Amino acid sequence: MTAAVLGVIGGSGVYDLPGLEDIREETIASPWGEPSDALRIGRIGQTKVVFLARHGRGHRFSPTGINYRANIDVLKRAGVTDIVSLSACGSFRNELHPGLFVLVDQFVDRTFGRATSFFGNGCVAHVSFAHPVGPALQKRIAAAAEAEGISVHKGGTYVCMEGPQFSTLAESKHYKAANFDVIGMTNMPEAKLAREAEITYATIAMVTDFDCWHPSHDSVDVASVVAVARANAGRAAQLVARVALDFPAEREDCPAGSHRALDGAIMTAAAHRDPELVAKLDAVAGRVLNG
Ligand SMILES: CSC[C@H]1O[C@H](OP(=O)(O)O)[C@H](O)[C@@H]1O
Ligand SMILES: Nc1ncnc2[nH]cnc12
Repeated sequence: MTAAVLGVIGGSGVYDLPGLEDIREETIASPWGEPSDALRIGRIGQTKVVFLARHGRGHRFSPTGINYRANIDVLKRAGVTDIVSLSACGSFRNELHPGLFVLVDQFVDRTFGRATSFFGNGCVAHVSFAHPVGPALQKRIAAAAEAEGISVHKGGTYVCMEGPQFSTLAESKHYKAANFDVIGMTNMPEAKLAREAEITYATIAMVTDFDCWHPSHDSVDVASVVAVARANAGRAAQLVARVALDFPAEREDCPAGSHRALDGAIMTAAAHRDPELVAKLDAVAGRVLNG
């Protein structure tokens, strides 16, 4: 049995987690470099919860500058089995209005300046990623929202852009025409790396703006994103607390297979693996490399 540990990654405007108790800060070293911040490890009810501020306290890291591999690696080292990502996003649909939480279930990756895998030459792996969000974890978030009277929209596609500039009008119209629902700058490669690390991942995409396609709303700017994100932070913490209070003690199997994503995924023959890379994969892939 594996004990369930809930990881929470806080995005723009979410730099701590009210409700977390018995907190201790831990700086965990990672062979992948510096994570965004120290982990805050505590509990909500009986559930161990590990919080990480994605951009670091004081918002020190840009979407491109975040070391996503180190972040996921230290969460894995802390025993995290499931990640709830709290992320500000723009919306491409009238009904997904600022203030609404969207439980996205798909991602489109338009980033180009980031390390997107723990694997590579010397240890090649290909994980399944058709269903990037853990359906059982997403159901738990939806149930928690219902219990707390917080309205959420279930399902949607989050397109991840490189940034840091917001989209042009042509890009915004293009994403809308492509039927994408929301846009942000951080969930890729975060979700990909979580899958490689066999951590179940789900996002609460908190709508802060209508990007720039909407004829009767101003184009997005940081001030409005931050104002809405701050106004949402309390409800996000309430939602996460309910998820934690109702969380199982043991890790559940993920219907999308995230708990065993590395089964059969590593292509490189044992005799041909790069020992240096294999050493760096001790936390992320230890189950299959040493097991
Ligand atoms: C502050 S506006 C753009 C910024 O907000 C979102 O951050 P996060 O996903 O960490 O909540 C977006 O992805 C950009 O990084
Ligand atoms: N419109 C937008 N585009 C990209 N990232 C965002 N984060 C919040 N709003 C956003």
